[in-house]
Amino acid sequence: MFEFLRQRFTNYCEGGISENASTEERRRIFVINLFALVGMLLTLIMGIQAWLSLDIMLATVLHSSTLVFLAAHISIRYWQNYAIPSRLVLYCLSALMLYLIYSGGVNNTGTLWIFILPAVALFLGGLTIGLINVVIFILSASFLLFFHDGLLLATSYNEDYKIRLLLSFCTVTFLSCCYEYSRKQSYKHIQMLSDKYEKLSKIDPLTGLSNRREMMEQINKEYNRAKRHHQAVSILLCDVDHFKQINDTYGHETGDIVLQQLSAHFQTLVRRQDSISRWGGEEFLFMLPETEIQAASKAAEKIRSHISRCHFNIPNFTGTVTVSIGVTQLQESRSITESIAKADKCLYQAKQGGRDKVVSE
Ligand SMILES: Nc1nc2c(ncn2[C@@H]2O[C@H](COP(=O)(O)OP(=O)(O)OP(=O)(O)O)[C@@H](O)[C@H]2O)c(=O)[nH]1
Repeated sequence: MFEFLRQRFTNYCEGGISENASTEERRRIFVINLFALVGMLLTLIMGIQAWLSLDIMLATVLHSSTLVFLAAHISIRYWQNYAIPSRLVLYCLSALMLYLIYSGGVNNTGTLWIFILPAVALFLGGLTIGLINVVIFILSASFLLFFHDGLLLATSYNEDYKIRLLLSFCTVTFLSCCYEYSRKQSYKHIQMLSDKYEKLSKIDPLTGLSNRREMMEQINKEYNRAKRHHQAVSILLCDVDHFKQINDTYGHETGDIVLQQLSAHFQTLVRRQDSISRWGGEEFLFMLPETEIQAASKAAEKIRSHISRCHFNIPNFTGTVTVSIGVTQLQESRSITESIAKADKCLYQAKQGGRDKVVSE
């Protein structure tokens, strides 16, 4: 039951968050929504109480705040704008707290509420902006409390109380800053790790090329873009010939170095806009944007002939390496996977035809 309510409440507070929002933005929007809702409810209830005890001024101030909190909440949910609502919530709360200091609130206990301000300000504005807001509040509150011994106040506090109130408020502010600073550092660290692992998840560790999953994403993206601009995209599926022999004769480590050096050669043979991935063991997939099949076949031929003449700089490895390549162009009449299967068929024909060959669809 509790979990159900928590989930419903979280969904409601996240209602105004766009799908593209970053984690930090999501957190901020959630918190602003939450503060606006809580602020709205509290000021509504306290305002009704004030009306009942005929404190017209306090009731008006509290219900005006309810409206401001409501406006902030609506503006996040329906306009997905959180810069203005967060300021609205913060300035409204600061003004309300100053009013409570000025009037004393119910039975002169209104000042107890001011301690929520540092946490809210730092949550909403972050360390720098939040702290600036709190410092401005402290200066304004000190002015109200101490100007001509409280001449500006509608109530009275004794001197000790005023000093202790400000000192304890500064202590809470300091502790809230420490908390916000360590939260921000942890967030940065987690973000850095997440970026690092996201990058690693896209890369083949042996060759440093994109891996199969990343290449599939790139092809999907590029093909959707190309379709909009009526451009061609071709792919080359390239496989090292008799690679098993290299492993068996020179060892697996030498095989690994061959794959690394081949990858480095491939990178010098394509244009900047082309992408290369390690598709599987000794298989590489190239994506050539804005390239018709004829041009793609020429590019494949250039790669094949360059590799067959290549010198591999590996101790105890002598001999050459050849590659076979299947070429195809992506077409609207079939899926990307079907086009890749077509390239694989061409590659198979190249192998059957004696290897060190290019076969186009
Ligand atoms: N060194 C090394 N070898 C790998 C790696 N991945 C796959 N292989 C090897 O690549 C070899 C591929 O062998 P086959 O599929 O028989 O192909 P092939 O010997 O190249 O023969 P054809 O493709 O028919 O020309 C296997 O021995 C795999 O163990 C790798 O990361 N490093």
